[in-house]
Amino acid sequence: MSGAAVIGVVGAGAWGTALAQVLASDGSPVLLWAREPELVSEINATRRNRLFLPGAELAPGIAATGTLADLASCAALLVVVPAQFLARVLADLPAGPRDLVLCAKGIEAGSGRLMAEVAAAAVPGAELAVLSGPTFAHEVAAGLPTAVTLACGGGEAQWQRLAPLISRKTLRPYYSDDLIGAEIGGAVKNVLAIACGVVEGLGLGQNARAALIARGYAEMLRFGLARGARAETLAGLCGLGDLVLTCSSASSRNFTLGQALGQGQSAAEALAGKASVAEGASTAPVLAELAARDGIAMPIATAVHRLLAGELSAAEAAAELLARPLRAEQGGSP
Ligand SMILES: NC(=O)C1=CN([C@@H]2O[C@H](COP(=O)(O)OP(=O)(O)OC[C@H]3O[C@@H](n4cnc5c(N)ncnc54)[C@H](OP(=O)(O)O)[C@@H]3O)[C@@H](O)[C@H]2O)C=CC1
Ligand SMILES: O=C(CO)COP(=O)(O)O
Repeated sequence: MSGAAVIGVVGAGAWGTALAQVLASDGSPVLLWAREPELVSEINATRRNRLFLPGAELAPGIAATGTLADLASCAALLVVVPAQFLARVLADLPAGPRDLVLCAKGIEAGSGRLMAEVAAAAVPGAELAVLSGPTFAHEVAAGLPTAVTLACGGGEAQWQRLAPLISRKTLRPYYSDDLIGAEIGGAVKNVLAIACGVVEGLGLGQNARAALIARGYAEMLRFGLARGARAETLAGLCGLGDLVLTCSSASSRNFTLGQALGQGQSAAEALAGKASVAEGASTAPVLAELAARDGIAMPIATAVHRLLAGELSAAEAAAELLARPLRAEQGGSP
């Protein structure tokens, strides 16, 4: 590796490794933190991450470390650990003023916090940004063109710092200052992708899937607007863009989880032995709880939660959604 890394990536799952790969694609040094010492050794010795990103030969500029303190001199950290582990990992970050770019897509179980709320509490004083959009890790790592929303809590000044650090020939960020919208798009679409997988697993057809995407988007919009997100953010890459991607591809772990549920497996069976994360499974219960608490109609997300909890079968969930009272598409009467 040449030079000290300005960019650090926290979390060496599929997405953290793919981000490190694209950021190192122009020769930039990137420091990648992995929790498991074996993975640190594997990346440094073989230029591979066989468990999480098989098939990619990692760029020479990537150096792995198992020590969070090594990231102290990085001006920007992309934080890519799954949502439920974020608070714990951030608590061990070395102190120092820097940009934290949050890349996980989920809501913290128990607290109901979005990732920026978790980070603001764990690392007071950090400038927070959210990177989210339609981004299958293996495609990004392979250098296929990808566009993301980069929502900057620090506004345009932060964007001016981060855009040159993060954009590459094949990775194109678009500016937003709507952190909440960027977070809610990514978190909610994972739950809806499970629902679309169920439709696939049950063999309900493509009309049903398109209906689910459109009605799911209405749920995302209702939830987002109630929490202060802007509608145009949710119509963009981090909302509708990612919803369409993950609801129509078996490359999505959330979609394939739903497919297995639709084919009759229980959540425990479908998730057993998986090293990779399907964030929608952890987000569905807390999302359903928040929606119920705040009186936001989210029948699809709630059905996913009840299906995961074993309260109803996939066929019963589909039947319940179809039997809901007829109503106006956009709210209001009838
Ligand atoms: N994969 C993708 O295409 C994309 C993923 N994302 C999001 O990125 C986030 C990370 O997903 P992804 O990279 O795919 O993860 P993976 O499914 O590839 O890997 C799981 C990750 O979780 C880590 N992990 C497991 N247990 C713990 C723990 N107790 N503490 C800290 N880390 C732990 C694993 O590390 P260890 O080996 O140490 O257990 C590993 O890095 C998710 O929020 C996901 O929604 C966003 C865009 C695209
Ligand atoms: O977020 C993703 C693509 O944008 C990845 O989706 P899955 O986590 O469902 O694989």
